[in-house]
Amino acid sequence: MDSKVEMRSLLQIASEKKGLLIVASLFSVISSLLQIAPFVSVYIIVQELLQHAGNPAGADQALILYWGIFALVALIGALVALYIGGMCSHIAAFRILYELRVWLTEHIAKVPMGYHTSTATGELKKIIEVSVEKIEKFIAHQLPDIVSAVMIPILLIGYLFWMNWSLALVLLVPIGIGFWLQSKLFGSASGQQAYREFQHAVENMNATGVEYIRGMPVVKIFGIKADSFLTFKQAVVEYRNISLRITDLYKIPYGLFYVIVSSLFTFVVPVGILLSSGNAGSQSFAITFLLFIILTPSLSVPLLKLMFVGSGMREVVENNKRIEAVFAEAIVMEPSSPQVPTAYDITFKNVSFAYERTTSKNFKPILKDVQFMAKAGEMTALVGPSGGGKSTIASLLLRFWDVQEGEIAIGGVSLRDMGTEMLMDKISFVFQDVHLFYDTIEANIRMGNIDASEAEVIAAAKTACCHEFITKLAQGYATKIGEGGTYLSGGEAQRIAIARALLKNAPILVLDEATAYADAENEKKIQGALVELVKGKTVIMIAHRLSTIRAAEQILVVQKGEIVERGTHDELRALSGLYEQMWQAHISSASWKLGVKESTLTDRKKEGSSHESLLY
Ligand SMILES: Nc1ncnc2c1ncn2[C@@H]1O[C@H](COP(=O)(O)OP(=O)(O)OP(=O)(O)O)[C@@H](O)[C@H]1O
Repeated sequence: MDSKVEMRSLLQIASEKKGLLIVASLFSVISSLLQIAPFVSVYIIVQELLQHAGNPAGADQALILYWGIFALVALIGALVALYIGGMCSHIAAFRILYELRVWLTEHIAKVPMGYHTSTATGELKKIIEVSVEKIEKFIAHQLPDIVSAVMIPILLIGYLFWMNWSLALVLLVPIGIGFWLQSKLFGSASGQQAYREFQHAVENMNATGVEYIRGMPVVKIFGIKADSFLTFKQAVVEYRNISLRITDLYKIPYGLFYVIVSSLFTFVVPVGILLSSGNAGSQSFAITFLLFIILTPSLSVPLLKLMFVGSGMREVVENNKRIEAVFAEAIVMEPSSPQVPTAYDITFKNVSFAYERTTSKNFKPILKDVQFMAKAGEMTALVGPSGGGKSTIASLLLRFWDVQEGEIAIGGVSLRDMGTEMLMDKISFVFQDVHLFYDTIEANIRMGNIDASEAEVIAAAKTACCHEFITKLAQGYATKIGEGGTYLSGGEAQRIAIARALLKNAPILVLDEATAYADAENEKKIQGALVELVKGKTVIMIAHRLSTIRAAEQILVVQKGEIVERGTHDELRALSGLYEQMWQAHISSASWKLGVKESTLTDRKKEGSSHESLLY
């Protein structure tokens, strides 16, 4: 995206509130003009006094009083206009700010859910907060400033040309040099590159700084010296180097611009003196010369503003680029009339998938031609070596990503034709990393079904074996989770998530390592809760502990993105392949626990199962 396109989209945002911004800019110009008006008053008063220099008492008192009052009124008017202009630009800016944040959050809600797992939450938060805030700064302050900084010099120079064109021509020389320096400063490729590098260095320093602070426990435990935390140190050094380079690059053009534009006056004086020798004795030239001396300092102020607008604008362009990048993220296509599945069997038909786009250099297919059917009301388990693609299969069923090849359907209806809302209505999921919101325990469970009664929430909590620990908390179900509230263990959080899923009572259930955090005691409780949860549902279950999925009607062994074996536990064992190897490994790792008799999901589902089910 080149910078012209970036600015166009920025101005497009601003044009949404065109009316208010025009009024703001207009008042900004009026205010600037009124601020100059007292100089005109002074000029006229001085003119009157000079004309009566020999006899000051002969000066027109009424005229002097009139222009004195005019100057006062103009100053008050300038403040009022500044206030009105500022109000208009701020109202426009905050409305745009609001709308931009709403658009952004709406757009973020429509992108594939997988985007949120691969994009740092901090990065998104920064875009929604900081980048949007910079746009506000641009619209509320810089846009009216640009208008007045451009209009005032044009009007003033026009007026001065009208008064004396040859003297006014002198002013164009330093102004021209000033603008040339401006374009050298901010417009050159090396200047822009340096600014980008500076931005990057700031971000890098922030990111590595946060990482350094977050990693402090590791630094302390392993006795790593701060000096050896190289990445952060390098980021700080890089920041220092680029800051020095920018200072070096900008010092001459910046200094010269500042000096030249602030001293327009010094260009006018010698030329004025030179011209006055040709107009010897001309009182009118002397008065005009005086006007130039009075007015030229007023020209410097808006011109200097333009310099800061230039640097501020670069900042806004960079932030706008980030906002645009979020908007450029493709959204999940939703059907115009979502189809409702009437059955809940799940089919994966020739599904191939890669996280990166096929055009990307890092393209790495994760799933290759995956094909299976999970029958309604049955449990299909996904097992296999780490990194094989089990969680990816579950994420695709939840439409965290859209498949690149093949199709996923529920009851014969493709996920794409069902729409996300309908899909979410039909699926519950419990993951290893449970996300609980900064809210009460009750609200967290109720998310499964916001219309549920209190009794239903408690019933779900009881079935999920969390009622007991909740009631032991000082505020029971009203206890807040997280900062300022209570912290739950991994196992407790998982049981809350199960209660939430129970309350939702969706026909399809996805469980990804739902018992991962549980110790022996909790595992038993969670298994008990799961028995209730899975009843009559189509279940896709991922588990590393093979004992938990022994009773599954179908077990799929996933390795390197492919289903390499499929069948029931007994069928797979009989194959003597990968599953059998995994099972043997599982038994030997569990055998040291012999004697710890725990009931598992398997035991509850299959009464009288073989002794191996008791091994775990
Ligand atoms: N968001 C992502 N972006 C890019 N690659 C990813 C992403 N998530 C997973 N992967 C890659 O996809 C592959 C399969 O990962 P997946 O999590 O599906 O495996 P898994 O079988 O569930 O592993 P585990 O048993 O360890 O949880 C891995 O190589 C992983 O690095």
